[in-house]
This record gives sequence, C-alpha cells and structure tokens, in this order.
Amino acid sequence: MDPDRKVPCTLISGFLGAGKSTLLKRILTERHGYRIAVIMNEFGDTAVSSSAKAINVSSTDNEAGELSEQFLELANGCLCCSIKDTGIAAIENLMKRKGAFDYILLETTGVADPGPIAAMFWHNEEYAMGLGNDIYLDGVVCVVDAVFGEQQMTEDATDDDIGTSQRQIACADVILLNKTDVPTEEQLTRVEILIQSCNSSAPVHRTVRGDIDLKHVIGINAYKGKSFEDLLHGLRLHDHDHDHDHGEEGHVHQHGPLYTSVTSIQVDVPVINEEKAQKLDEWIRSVLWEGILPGEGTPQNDGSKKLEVLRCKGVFCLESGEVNVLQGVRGMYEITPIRAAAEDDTVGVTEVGKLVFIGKGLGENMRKSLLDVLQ
Ligand SMILES: Nc1nc2c(ncn2[C@@H]2O[C@H](COP(=O)(O)OP(=O)(O)OP(=O)(O)O)[C@@H](O)[C@H]2O)c(=O)[nH]1
Repeated sequence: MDPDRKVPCTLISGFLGAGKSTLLKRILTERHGYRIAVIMNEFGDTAVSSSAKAINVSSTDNEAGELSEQFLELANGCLCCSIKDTGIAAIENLMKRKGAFDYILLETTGVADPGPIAAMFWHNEEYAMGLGNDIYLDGVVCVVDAVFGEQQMTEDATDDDIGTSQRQIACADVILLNKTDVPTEEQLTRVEILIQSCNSSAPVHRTVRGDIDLKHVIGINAYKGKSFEDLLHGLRLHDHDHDHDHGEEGHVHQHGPLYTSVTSIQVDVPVINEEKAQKLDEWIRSVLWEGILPGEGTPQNDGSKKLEVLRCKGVFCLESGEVNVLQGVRGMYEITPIRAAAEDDTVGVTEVGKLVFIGKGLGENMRKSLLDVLQ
C-alpha cells in the first residue's frame, strides 16, 4: 500500500437492531478481496468469533490495565477492531496499524446521530493537522429496519426534536432497507416513501441480512473527486414507480397519511457569476448557522431554529467554467472547485447544476428565497 495514500472511511449508522452488525459480519467473513478494517462496538457472536480461531487476536490495554480494544486479523484479509467507544479515538488507534488495511468501516451505535462524526471530517485545523492526513470520509450508509422502520421514524420524533432515526436517514449518502424478507410489499413501499420524503437524494437498496454488492457501500466517493455528471447523477431524485402523491412538507397519501418532519428540497442552479456565488455562500451561512432565510427576521429568542439543515450537497458551474461542489453536514460545509476555470474564455458552460438541502422546517419559502439569490 502506498503510505501516502489516504484511507477511505465509511460510517455505518442505523436504528437499533436494524442489521448493522449483520452487514459487518458478512463483510468480515466473505471472500471479497478487500482488506477492510471494521470498527465495531463489540465482536458479538458466532460469525466473527467462530472464524477467530484461525486468526490472530491482539489487544491493547489502557493505563488502568483494563482491556480497551481488541484486534482480530481475519482469514479473508479483513481486520476487525472492537473498541468500547467508537468515534475518533477508535480511528486514531486503528491508524497505528496503517498498512494492514486499505479501508475503514466504522459502525456507530444504534442511538447515535452520525452527523457530529461525519462533520468531524470537514476541514478544521485539528483534523487537517492530524487524522486528515491519513483518512477521508467516503460516505455515510444508513441501515433501516424494514419491519420497524416506520414505527421508529414516527415514534422517536417529538414536537421539539426530529428524532435520531430521521437524523440518521437525513445524513446518509446510501440507505439499505434491510429485513425485506419479512414485511409485505405494501409495508415496504410505505417505509420507502417515508425514507424518500426525508432524504430524496440517497439511493435506497433493499437487502436481506445485509446481502449487498459492496460497490454500493464502499468506494462510493460521495464527497469528492467525481465528474460533474456523476455528481449530478448522484443528486437526482431517487424516485420510484409506486403510485402515491407527495404533498407539502413530506406529507404522503397512500393508505393513510405518512409524515416525516425532516424533508428535502432540490433546486436547479443555472450557471452563475462570482457575485452570485458570493451571495449563495452568504445565503448558505445564514440558513445553516442562524437557521433563518436572509431578510426574514431574526433568530428565535430561545436560540431554537425554525429551520434546521442537517445535510446539504450540490454541484454548480460558474461562468468562468469552474465547477463547484457543495458538501455539508449540519453547520460544517465547504464549497470546493473540482474543475478549474477554463483557460480560454471561448469555452461556454451551459450545465445546469443542483443543490439539495435536507432538514427540518424546509419548505416552499426556502426554495423561493434560494431561487431569488440565484436568478
Ligand atoms: N429476518 C431478518 N432478520 C435479520 C435481517 N438482518 C438482521 N436480522 C436479525 O436482526 C437482529 C438484529 O441484527 P443486528 O445486525 O444485530 O442489528 P444491529 O443494527 O447491529 O443492532 P444494534 O447493534 O443493537 O443496534 C438479529 O437477530 C439478526 O439476525 C434480515 O434481513 N432479515
């Protein structure tokens, strides 16, 4: 492995019991040719521990002499790392074994909102000086329980809070709808509609026991290094053929109404000049940081936000020919050029880009406000 090469990292989130460990065990035991380091909360049962007989187990203790982590080197070339606290410390510890793997999968606990961990990968000084030299975020995968997903999405949301399950879906780049062997087609459709009204830009793959071609989970390169066309393709509405009617605010009629408090808006972006790009940046800051649309009053007195953007992404062209990518999780965002300005100004750029915002309180007035900035 080229020591200068950064290691991609995928975050796996999902409701309690949705099938995250089942997916990871599959990855750790099947022959797929990848050397993946998996960070799990615990090794769990059969699949991993039975094959552990033929592999090396090593452990590191903390100062108190307490076992803090264990590494299993598996026959299929994968490395399994069990650490009590997942998160940044786990990745830092794992990186001491750099060279033994070329991919990291990090399982977050079922009650975790992956947003803060994903946001850590955005360039801040601490990250750039440390882990940012070694790893990058490839994408966030969310496993949704096809049996209990609808219940979980509606029950853990309260008037004051969106709920963890909707936060997990909002933040995802790919969604695995798992346990599809159990519910009826009608139930599956309902949960798919809910997922898509919450996050319209992530593809949803149906799985049984996490059985999926790994190309949909790893190496998706959700954040960087793709062409304009690929990025645009990734942002398209992942609509499906079922007969239903999307209403306002993610309100869907099909055999009774389904609601999610998290919704998405998508806006086409014409080719814009530098000045408009600046205005767009100001608009994004106001929406992400203050929770208000520019020119629309002041933040709420109690500090709460009417608008809460959990995830934003997009790609758009400048008149100079420069292509910019927007990526953000909560208040952390960046706009980075992926294609430099055209050197000779005869190159006419006509490509229409797209911006996607996922969060709470997003509606038609937000779309209009954004269009005002762009047109
Ligand atoms: N019928 C069915 N059961 C499944 C499927 N995938 C996982 N299970 C079962 O669901 C249960 C929970 O699966 P896990 O993989 O442990 O779920 P998890 O998301 O890791 O759970 P937590 O770590 O507790 O959040 C286990 O009993 C699995 O065997 C599936 O596709 N179909």
